[in-house]
Amino acid sequence: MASIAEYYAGKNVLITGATGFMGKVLVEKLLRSCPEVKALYLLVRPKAGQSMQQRVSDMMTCKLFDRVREDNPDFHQKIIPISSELMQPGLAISPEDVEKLTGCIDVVFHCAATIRFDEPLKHALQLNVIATQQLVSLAKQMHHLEAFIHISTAYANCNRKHIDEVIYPPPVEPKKLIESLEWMDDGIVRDITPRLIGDRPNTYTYTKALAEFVVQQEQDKLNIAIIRPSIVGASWQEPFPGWIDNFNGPSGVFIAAGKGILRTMRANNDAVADLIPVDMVINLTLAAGWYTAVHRPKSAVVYNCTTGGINPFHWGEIGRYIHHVMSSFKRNPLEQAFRRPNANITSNYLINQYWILVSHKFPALIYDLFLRLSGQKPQMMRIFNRLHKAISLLEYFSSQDWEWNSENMNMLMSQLTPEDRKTFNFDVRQLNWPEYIENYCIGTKKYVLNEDMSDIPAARQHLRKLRNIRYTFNTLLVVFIWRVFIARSQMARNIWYFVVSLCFKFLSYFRASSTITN
Ligand SMILES: CCCCC/C=C\C/C=C\CCCCCCCC(=O)SCCNC(=O)CCNC(=O)[C@H](O)C(C)(C)COP(=O)(O)OP(=O)(O)OC[C@H]1O[C@@H](n2cnc3c(N)ncnc32)[C@H](O)[C@@H]1OP(=O)(O)O
Ligand SMILES: NC(=O)C1=CN([C@@H]2O[C@H](COP(=O)(O)OP(=O)(O)OC[C@H]3O[C@@H](n4cnc5c(N)ncnc54)[C@H](OP(=O)(O)O)[C@@H]3O)[C@@H](O)[C@H]2O)C=CC1
Repeated sequence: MASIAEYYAGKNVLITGATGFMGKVLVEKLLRSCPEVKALYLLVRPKAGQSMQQRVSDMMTCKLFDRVREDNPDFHQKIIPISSELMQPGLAISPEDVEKLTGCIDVVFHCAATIRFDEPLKHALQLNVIATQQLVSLAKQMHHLEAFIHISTAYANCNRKHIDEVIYPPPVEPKKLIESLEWMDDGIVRDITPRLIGDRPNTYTYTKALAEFVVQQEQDKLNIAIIRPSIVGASWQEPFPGWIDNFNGPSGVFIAAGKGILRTMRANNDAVADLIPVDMVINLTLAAGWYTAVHRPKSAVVYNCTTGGINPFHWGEIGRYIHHVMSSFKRNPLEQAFRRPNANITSNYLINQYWILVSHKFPALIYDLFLRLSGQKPQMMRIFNRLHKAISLLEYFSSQDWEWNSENMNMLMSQLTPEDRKTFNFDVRQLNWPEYIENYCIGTKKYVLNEDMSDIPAARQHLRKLRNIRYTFNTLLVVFIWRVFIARSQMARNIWYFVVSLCFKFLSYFRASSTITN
């Protein structure tokens, strides 16, 4: 049987969402580890005043592609951008491009989606469900298609506690929902959204569940695999440890903690923090593409791409490693930190609220007061309000526990040759969590914030300055409180005199004993 790289040799691959976090890693890995792949057709839209060609060229110059560039400086010749806006009818692909794609594509990877937790339902439905439906229709017209790989999320069925590798009945028939939302204005849809999504926390997980069903409906006509990653984090090893390019999920949390802004977060200590590195997800995705095309399973195969059942890492452990994370940020500080990094995880709502008040709101108020007094615009309270909104959306995932069955992931691994198991490694048992988290933190600094590692001494100096400010502030606060007490209470004065005389006696005793020994 062909190895994975042998299988992709000479193949034309279509990728949606290639400019996104996972899509980029998929493109890079395909080019690097399957160098004989014929061409990658990327469905890309123009955005922010940039044409799709410009966007793809920019993407290929980014650091992520350094290793591919080293191996093959002409790799860009294999990349063929196709203009497409997935929110438009027919995905806004020109008839010539449709003809080209239906004539040559062998494998489709569908990564595009809106992953925002606060996306209005109509928008999420349009992109995550209707666009998926349209892509499936296009795929059915492809003459040589061997595999259709759909990227879903392990949380598509987060209303269940135990999640098997099956496609569950959808919360509503997607066709009916699409038809009914068509005539409703945005206000009505916003009002009925909570009723519709029911026991799911957001429109993202709801529409991803519908998308799975839409894909499954075509399992008789297409060879389908559905990949369900949990919380996708920075890369473990490839192309560099710690590669990450966004603020989603844990990345924003780590950055906010590293900047000393986030000091407290609520999580269930005993629950699994189901993080999975992006390179492992992509390795599994490529392996699933190969398996689907070679074995052509009769029905869609679902891969729960998670770590919890195999190499669990708990929120409580993050709580313990947090010192590791924080000391990593103290060794490699982020620039312009607001305070020294020192975050805590608690499962207790009231304790969390207390720390939010003391460690978030109070310092923000003081800093904004300082900004106002120095003639600047206050900004810290606004930043904290945004942070609290983001954290409140993430807390659903950090305060509960799920159990995913990942037998298909194990089955797939057992099908790989020893060589492929190394090149397309998704053996999550090999993850060393403290080391991974440390590289993740450094990755946020290097690749998300684009901070220069040579500026670390200045950042450390800044942290020392913050420490001195804190010591001075705390001392002044204690003296102030004590002065208030001393002025008002005879008992406080008595305690004060008692402590001072005790200190004095100790000093005299030590001086006397050191004179005797000399
Ligand atoms: C104390 C340490 C503890 C460690 C704890 C670790 C982990 C965290 C806990 C839980 C993680 C659970 C995650 C569950 C994932 C479920 C799995 C999935 O299937 S999918 C993908 C996950 N999706 C997301 O993560 C998206 C979530 N984000 C959103 O929905 C939105 O971003 C938002 C939270 C609603 C905020 O929206 P808002 O409009 O306010 O902001 P924008 O996102 O538009 O950003 C505006 C602007 O700001 C930049 N930004 C964002 N975050 C930060 C930040 N932390 N610091 C600095 N800047 C930030 C952002 O890039 C935008 O910039 P620009 O306008 O230039 O693009
Ligand atoms: N990140 C995570 O933690 C997890 C992600 N997933 C799934 O993985 C997949 C990829 O996620 P991720 O890479 O993180 O997401 P990103 O937000 O980083 O990328 C989304 C991609 O979709 C494209 N896209 C969005 N809207 C449109 C549109 N209207 N027309 C054309 N393209 C569009 C974006 O293009 P553009 O650059 O033009 O905006 C981008 O390339 C998703 O299906 C997601 O559900 C699953 C589990 C966890």
